[in-house]
Amino acid sequence: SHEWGYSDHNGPDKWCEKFEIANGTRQSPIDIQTSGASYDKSLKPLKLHYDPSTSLEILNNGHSIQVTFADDDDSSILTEGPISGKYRLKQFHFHWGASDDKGSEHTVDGKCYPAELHLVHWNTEYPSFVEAVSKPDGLAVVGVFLENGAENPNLQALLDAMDAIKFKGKQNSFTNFDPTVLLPKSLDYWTYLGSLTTPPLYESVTWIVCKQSISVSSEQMKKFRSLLFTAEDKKDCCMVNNYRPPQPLKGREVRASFK
Ligand SMILES: COc1ccc(CNS(=O)(=O)c2ccc(S(N)(=O)=O)s2)cc1
Ligand SMILES: [Zn+2]
Repeated sequence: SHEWGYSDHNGPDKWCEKFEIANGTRQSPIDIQTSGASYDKSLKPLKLHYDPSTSLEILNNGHSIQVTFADDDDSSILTEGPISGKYRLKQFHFHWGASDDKGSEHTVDGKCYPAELHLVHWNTEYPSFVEAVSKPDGLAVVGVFLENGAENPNLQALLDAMDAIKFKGKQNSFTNFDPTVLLPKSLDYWTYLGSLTTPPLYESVTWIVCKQSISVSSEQMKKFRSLLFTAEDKKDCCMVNNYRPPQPLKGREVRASFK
């Protein structure tokens, strides 16, 4: 079938042809206009408890590089913050650009970052991820911006694993990884109701975007850009610009957990 992607013929401007919700009322990402975000003193601090023994595999799924987690118990969970109940970590992945001046999905007052990390959690009120993924309160995704700067040693394990999963469909064991090392020092955040930023674009995500970024060096970004969208038996196509641009806010409120 005519698979979605990020090229001219199958990219974000074409997704509405197969996924009507692309023009919905709570689509993601958005440009976070800091002046329009209201401080909400009732927002709690984020509570993230991750158990490294739940990390399983690293995968090139043809859209991004993704690390998947065992989610059959509450070992790695997100609680508090803007959500009620417990959300289990399912996977994390990244979006990035062909150059350091673009690549993030969310933007802040129009500023793009070279990359953005998404930690995807599902609401344990539902029996499974697949049940939760399409419910209005089904997912909570924590977004972390990667900013140009010093080499980030906490990314090294991921970068080293990339050589072996260059092609779409490749995966390898990736155990004992603690995603806590990818979080910024401050967990101040903006939150709003949105969607998956890739098809099927379900409007099921409570977005939690960290104000503080983590660093990534230009050298490290080159490693992300050495991945391929394409499988081993196909013509190489560099995995870059795998980001959806900001979508209309359509009257939504963006709240800040900080003053
Ligand atoms: C029906 O089964 C399904 C349905 C949908 C998926 C998509 N995968 S997913 O839900 O983890 C995400 C897609 C995009 C994400 S982003 N960039 O907003 O964090 S998260 C998997 C299985
Ligand atoms: Zn994402």
